[in-house]
Amino acid sequence: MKSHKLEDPFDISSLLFQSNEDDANATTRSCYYVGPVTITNTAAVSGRGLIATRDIAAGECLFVTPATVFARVETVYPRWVSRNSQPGTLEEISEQVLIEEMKSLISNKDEQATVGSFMTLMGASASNTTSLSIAQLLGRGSDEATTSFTINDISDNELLQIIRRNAFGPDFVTYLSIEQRWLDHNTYIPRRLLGLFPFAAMINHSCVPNAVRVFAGDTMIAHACDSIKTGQEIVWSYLPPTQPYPQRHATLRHQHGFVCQCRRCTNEAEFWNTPPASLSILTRDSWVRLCNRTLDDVCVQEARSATIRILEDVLQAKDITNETKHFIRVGFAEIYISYLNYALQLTKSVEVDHLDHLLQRICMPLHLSMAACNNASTEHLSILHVCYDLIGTIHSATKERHLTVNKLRFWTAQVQKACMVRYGNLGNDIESVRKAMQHTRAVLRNKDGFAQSTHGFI
Ligand SMILES: C[S@@+](CC[C@H](N)C(=O)[O-])C[C@H]1O[C@@H](n2cnc3c(N)ncnc32)[C@H](O)[C@@H]1O
Repeated sequence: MKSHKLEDPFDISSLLFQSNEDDANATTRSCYYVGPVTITNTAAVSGRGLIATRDIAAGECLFVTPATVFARVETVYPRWVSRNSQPGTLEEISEQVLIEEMKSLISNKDEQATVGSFMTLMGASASNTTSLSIAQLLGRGSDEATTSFTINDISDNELLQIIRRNAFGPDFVTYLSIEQRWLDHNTYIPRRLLGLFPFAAMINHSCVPNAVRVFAGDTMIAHACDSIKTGQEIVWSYLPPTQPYPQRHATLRHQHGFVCQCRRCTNEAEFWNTPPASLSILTRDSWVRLCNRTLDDVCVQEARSATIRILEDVLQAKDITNETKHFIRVGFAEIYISYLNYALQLTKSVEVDHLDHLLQRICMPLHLSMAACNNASTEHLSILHVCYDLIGTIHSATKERHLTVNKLRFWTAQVQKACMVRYGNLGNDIESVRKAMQHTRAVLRNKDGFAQSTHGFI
């Protein structure tokens, strides 16, 4: 398929909001754009990386890239249904399908640019000096990559290593939750399961990212979520930022093979070396239970409330910088989100004053921490959705609307700001923000989240 270079990366609305899946995928798979970024071989601790070629403002588009190869839902689903004859989890079946797709491209003489991009990903390490061309990494998007590549005798296991280190799985949902929905005979169809984006695979990890990605079908769109200086490295998070330091540390070490030394981890390490005794109740099991967004249990909700109170007390008492407080609080965000979602479901029986208290005392610090640490991330948007619904409920329920209108304006502006960063210029006009909110509400929605969202203010 001939690729199509996007001249105006700002108009991504047609990529994001097309309703017909087939049309959307057909259009987006061939689009690409490379903004003010280039690849460096010299990132100090992490091998090759992407750097800014000029100063970049938050919200600028960094690149748009189609997946070079991906596991189609239509291919994976029937295999998952008949998995009794060929056992495997959804993740393993998706990996197997991707391996087959890669092998098919490798054997195709017309796919030399794609083969070149696989070769580049094979030797991903700090010492690797493979010379890189962006065109080559864009695979099908390349007009220049005419060199002939051969990969002889590459084993399935080597292809699997490329996938595990570089591929992008589903976003907003986990393989497990997709399987659960399919087991419940839910007709849910994820827009994507697993794909390789060799150009995006050059980006290293940080728990304080300066870039975010969104997907339009199998096309990835990346924006700066913070201002980035010329020569500074572009980094994003490989895992949900809303996990506490010990969990992030373990996942990065065991699943990605490195010890994270980003600013956030360095700052948090001291706190977590000797965590306050009052927080030590957080065993892994109780943690998972407190974060579970579908648990509508009064006792669990009280335990969440107590955890948040203890954490806020600890943060007030400890002699730590504001930045470190933001970092630590974001690590507890899953509990905050579950707590707020549950409170939102109870809005009919809960006093407006209490909701206002939640907005001031819980939502505001959490939002400020997310903005400082993982601005415009999925989780940040999730929190803003909840805040927006809370202020919507308060504004609708009060007789003195003149007193709440400024708060409504404030939270509307926060949603718009986050959308501008995540979706670029698209967030500039309110109609697109409305559409983006519909889009994110649909993808961020969980079984019980946002159940009360009946307000039409934005
Ligand atoms: C998707 S690749 C990123 C590009 C990679 N640096 C390369 O040269 O191909 C992921 C790998 O980069 C390295 N990496 C990424 N972020 C890192 C970090 N913060 N610290 C150390 N190594 C990192 C790890 O080896 C990881 O498995």
